[in-house]
Amino acid sequence: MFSTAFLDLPALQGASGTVTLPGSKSISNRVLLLSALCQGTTVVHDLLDSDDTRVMLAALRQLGCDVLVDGTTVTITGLGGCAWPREAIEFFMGNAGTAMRPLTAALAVQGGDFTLKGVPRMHERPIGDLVDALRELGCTIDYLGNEGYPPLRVRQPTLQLDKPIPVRGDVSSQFLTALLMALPLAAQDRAITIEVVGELISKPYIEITLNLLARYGIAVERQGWERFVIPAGSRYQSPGTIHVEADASSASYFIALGAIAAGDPSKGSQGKGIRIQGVGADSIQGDIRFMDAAAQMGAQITSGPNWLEINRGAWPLKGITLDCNHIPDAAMTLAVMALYADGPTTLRNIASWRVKETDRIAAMANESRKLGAIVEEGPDWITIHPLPAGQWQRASIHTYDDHRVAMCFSLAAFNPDQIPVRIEDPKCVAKTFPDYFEALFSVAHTAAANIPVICIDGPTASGKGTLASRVAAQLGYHYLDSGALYRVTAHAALQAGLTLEAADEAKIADLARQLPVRFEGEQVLLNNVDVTDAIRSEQGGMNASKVSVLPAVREALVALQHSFRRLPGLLADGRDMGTVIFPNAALKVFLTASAAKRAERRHKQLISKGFSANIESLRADLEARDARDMSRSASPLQPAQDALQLDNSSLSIEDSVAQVLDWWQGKSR
Ligand SMILES: O=C(O)C1=C[C@@H](OP(=O)(O)O)[C@@H](O)[C@H](O)C1
Ligand SMILES: C=C(OP(=O)(O)O)C(=O)O
Repeated sequence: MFSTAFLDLPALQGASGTVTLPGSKSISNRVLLLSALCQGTTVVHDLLDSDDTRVMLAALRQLGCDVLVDGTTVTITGLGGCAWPREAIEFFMGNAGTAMRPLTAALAVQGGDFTLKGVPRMHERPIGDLVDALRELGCTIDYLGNEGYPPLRVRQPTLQLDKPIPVRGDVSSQFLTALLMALPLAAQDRAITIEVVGELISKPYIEITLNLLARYGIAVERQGWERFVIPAGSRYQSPGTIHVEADASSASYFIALGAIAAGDPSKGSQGKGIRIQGVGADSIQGDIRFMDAAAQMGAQITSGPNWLEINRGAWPLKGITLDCNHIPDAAMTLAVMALYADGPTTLRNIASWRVKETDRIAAMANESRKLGAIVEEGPDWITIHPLPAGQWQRASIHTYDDHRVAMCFSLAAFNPDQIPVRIEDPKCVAKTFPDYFEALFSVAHTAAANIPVICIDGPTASGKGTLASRVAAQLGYHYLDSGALYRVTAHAALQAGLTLEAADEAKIADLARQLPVRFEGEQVLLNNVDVTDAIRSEQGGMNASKVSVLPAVREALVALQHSFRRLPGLLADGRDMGTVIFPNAALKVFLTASAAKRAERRHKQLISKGFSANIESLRADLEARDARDMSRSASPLQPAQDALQLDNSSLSIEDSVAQVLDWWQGKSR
């Protein structure tokens, strides 16, 4: 997950390949609650691991539920038959509607002393219609803040089950879902009827609820969309094992990607289209119908059991007018596809957008306008006009802590003007798809020249590594410690019985060309063996310096270094990053510090790792190494002509990071 303040998406040119999507949020949270409410053990496969499911899991544990998590397989021992908690419990529901609403209903029907809270936005999301219905049923619920909104306090009910329970359905379908999941707990002796007041929105989510209830032994009788009868004698029964489909709403971004992005001709048939694993056209999730809307706009989609394949069809896409009430979440993706269409797109019947993670009509309108689009909006509709080539503007997309705003606008990076797009607070995708951007980068492609590189070159112990890795972390970029490649090469050469002299140059170069090296955080692995300590020693550094003067070895490592230039960008540190390896890098920094200062830092570093060291001899070694590095004929250490010099002798690491980021902002404006 990208936890940076912002993520700059370089201009993207195409996309192809396969993505396996994480589990459905709607199915996951329903299955968790249903498994908790029944007797016996349920093994859930492919559960979504995200903020929304974590708050549900935490709540179930607080209730005393036994939950065993093993990757995406979760084993839950239900509470049915167990003692219901008597102590007061406070639950934190984050911003998960699928946790807040159904859990409120289940807790209110069972009774106890429970407080349910969420993030500030959750306290602005309505729950009054559900509370009214539950009060009608005899539940005791108090508002702890504003009337009609969480936080709530739930106490002991006096259930009155003799008349139908009315619930409004025109603000959120989750209120009806909540009742449908809670009331089987009270329907042992008599049937319970729920009557929907007003037009029910987001109906396909009710179908998910009914479908899953059936899997847990509850056969609800549906009479149109107005009446739902939970039969007498209903009792939750674990299905034993259940499998969660991949999230159809998450699929919408990749369906759109397949429709918008050209393939990669250099990869032949492999370079065509996007394949989505985990969900197919026969999904039980209503948002799968997004594929029809995308097809109407031009996407070519084929599907089989649990997979979808999408190719670009009509181009530009076709503007459409669509009632989106049945696909409220995925419809947001259509708003961004609309920017690539041949005429305006109007999405209708989407009033619920205004009370979700943010006011989504306002958010989609504001952010599309920042890109240059003309957008009109009404209480329950939005019209987006296409944005022709030549009119896209550089924008920093505000994401309103709304995962879907972030995911939707990532698709703007395919704009024909090749303008990068900044996504603020990218970690908001954690609500339903923590690794969204990683998944996007695994299939998106662009010319190497579009992928930004920042080079930090400088002499040994100048602090390049710390500076480069910190800047990389701030920007969410990859990090190449090119010095480590020379250290590993020397290590591998010595292991192979070679000398580090010119006599073995060709053999060392052969080794370097196929170096089985991997970086995992701070660790460096050679042939899957951790060689971090061995190569980081003083001797490791001297050995690296020896192999690095051999031109054939330098040449052999060029392709390997280039391969680190991957989306969304690269921070490369070394001695010839800006001069030889990435001469077209957008920002080059030459980092220096006095020999005395560098010897002092190196001394501290070695002592802290438990190595003994003498500051005077360290300084002499450093100066000898500087001299050798600067005078070697292959890539001598020298600043690139266009490098900015940074002497950090008297700067803190924070100051140096701030300086580089400031230069970078200046370049990317
Ligand atoms: O029941 C569900 O799983 C959901 C119902 C929908 O909400 P509304 O019924 O409020 O539209 C949807 O937007 C939400 O993401 C998930
Ligand atoms: C509306 C959404 O979430 P919630 O389940 O919190 O309502 C959503 O995921 O788009």
